[in-house]
Amino acid sequence: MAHTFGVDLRGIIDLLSHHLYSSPRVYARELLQNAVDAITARRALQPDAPGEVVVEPVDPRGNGTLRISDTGIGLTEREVHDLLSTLGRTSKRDELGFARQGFLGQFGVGLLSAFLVAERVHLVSRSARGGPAVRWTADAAGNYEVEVDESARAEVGTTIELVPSRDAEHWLEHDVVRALVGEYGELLPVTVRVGDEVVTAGELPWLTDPLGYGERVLGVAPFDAIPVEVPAVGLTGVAYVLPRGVHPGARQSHRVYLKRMLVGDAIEGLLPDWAYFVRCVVDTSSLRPTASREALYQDETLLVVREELGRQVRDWLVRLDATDPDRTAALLDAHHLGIKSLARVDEEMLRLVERWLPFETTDGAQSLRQFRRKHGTVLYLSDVDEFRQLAPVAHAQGMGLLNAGYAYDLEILERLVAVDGPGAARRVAPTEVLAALGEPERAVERAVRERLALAAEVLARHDCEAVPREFDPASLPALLVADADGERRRDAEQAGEAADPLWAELLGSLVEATPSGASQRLVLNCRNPLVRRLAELADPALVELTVESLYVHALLQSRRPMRPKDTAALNRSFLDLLDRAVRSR
Ligand SMILES: Nc1ncnc2c1ncn2[C@@H]1O[C@H](COP(=O)(O)OP(=O)(O)OP(=O)(O)O)[C@@H](O)[C@H]1O
Repeated sequence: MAHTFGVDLRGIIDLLSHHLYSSPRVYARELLQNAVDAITARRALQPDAPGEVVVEPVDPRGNGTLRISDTGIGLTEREVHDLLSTLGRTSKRDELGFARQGFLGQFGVGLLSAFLVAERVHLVSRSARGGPAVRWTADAAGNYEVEVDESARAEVGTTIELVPSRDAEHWLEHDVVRALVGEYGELLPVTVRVGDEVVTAGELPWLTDPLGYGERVLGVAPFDAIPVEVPAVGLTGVAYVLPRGVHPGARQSHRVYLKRMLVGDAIEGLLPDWAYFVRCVVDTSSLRPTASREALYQDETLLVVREELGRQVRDWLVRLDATDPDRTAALLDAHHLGIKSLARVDEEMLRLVERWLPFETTDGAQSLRQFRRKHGTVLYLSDVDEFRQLAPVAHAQGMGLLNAGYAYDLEILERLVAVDGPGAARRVAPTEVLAALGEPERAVERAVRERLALAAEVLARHDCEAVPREFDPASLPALLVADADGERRRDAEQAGEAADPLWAELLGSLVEATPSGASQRLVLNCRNPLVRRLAELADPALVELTVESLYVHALLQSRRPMRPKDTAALNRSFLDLLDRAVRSR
């Protein structure tokens, strides 16, 4: 036996009106939209027909209702029964069910949003197609009445009156209504009034004063305004480049108008992720809204539009780079992450980054291009802490190093090598920097090694090998380099392959000289006075204490995290040194 679904009308109205939309405020948009669509439909019949929407918010001296009147096509009695009283029925789709061009509505549910704020809705209409005026009254429970009332309205058009539900009165008050109608309807192509005040702007404001409009909607003066368009979806608008202070993880929020009605000002997905520092304001005729009309449908078309808008922003960047170096540098300063992320896959962006983005180097902040000009190949370290520790030493040795420890740095340098060849950049292993350090005088080296032998237990406890070297700055007593055995060998081999033969040999000897496989290496600086004094110490206990203190100091300098045994060593060596200092007085 066949059955049909039972439908609880009240439940459906509640579901659509309260759960489809995110806020009662959208009632204003849906009613405005119906009024504008009705005017569009009438103009198709009567091109010279007037086009005006008048919104009369609740008047303190009136009967407490809000009225919206339009000069649109109106409804006949039959249409009232057919369209207003059947859920999902709409006049804005063709016979095949496709949304008809030129109309904002398409789902046949928008009118229900009136019940977000109203307990009762009265509609009075006279159709441009003739017939008597008709009155429709509906309540939130799904009851409605239709009556023909010739005297209800003389002119063609429709007036809707909302009787507020309890606790929703404020949604119908003047200031709220003025703000909502202004927000949603400011750009509509018909005149919209709230009381006596016209709220529609006429021209699209971003065409007349793009920067001024940008400042108004963004709350801050934009860095620049890029005109954008995608004719295939009737999209025009502006991409605003934000001045600074946007986080790369911040959600994109674009202001989107659909046939000049605001969809929302926090619409996502209109630009590729890398363009997080750009906000669009666009009007489109054929991107699809979701049923709540508060977001865009994430379909193929939107993907194509996103790519196209991304391309237009990128072209603007390339143009800026060619015409205004100072502004390009300022832009990179403000939004380097997005641009760096693009440079990984786009050669022109790579060149822009190469020319303008300052990197931290042993010669101070420099662009890759400046650095390449001076050093030929960009030698880089991939860890910020490692760079900070080794940079002063490398610099004093005359070696140029670049810090590639931040987001996307490695990929950018790898890309530079892919485009310009292996001579463009090379990752340097810390051992390679150490290999550039000088050998101490034999006598000093022997003396230091003897003391290190006395401290063998301490060094073993910290899984650390110590080697005497000589380097500047002399004020630095020791360097600690993480040096896991396998990694070290791999680094050294790699570096050896790429480095010049002299270095390769030095590297090889350095690796071979430390066969024990300790995971870190303490490089003592024999130019440092404290290390020189260590070489002269006779008391084995003091030697151990000094070596452990040097280890802890180097560990702190390396900014690596302290393990519990490191903290214990720090406490022990500090207290022992203090004790000795106090006792010696
Ligand atoms: N002010 C009006 N003047 C003339 N007809 C109207 C008016 N308001 C509503 N209608 C008629 O009622 C129908 C249903 O309106 P409703 O707002 O529920 O849906 P819609 O506008 O068709 O689609 P959507 O749900 O996408 O808004 C409309 O298709 C239209 O024919």
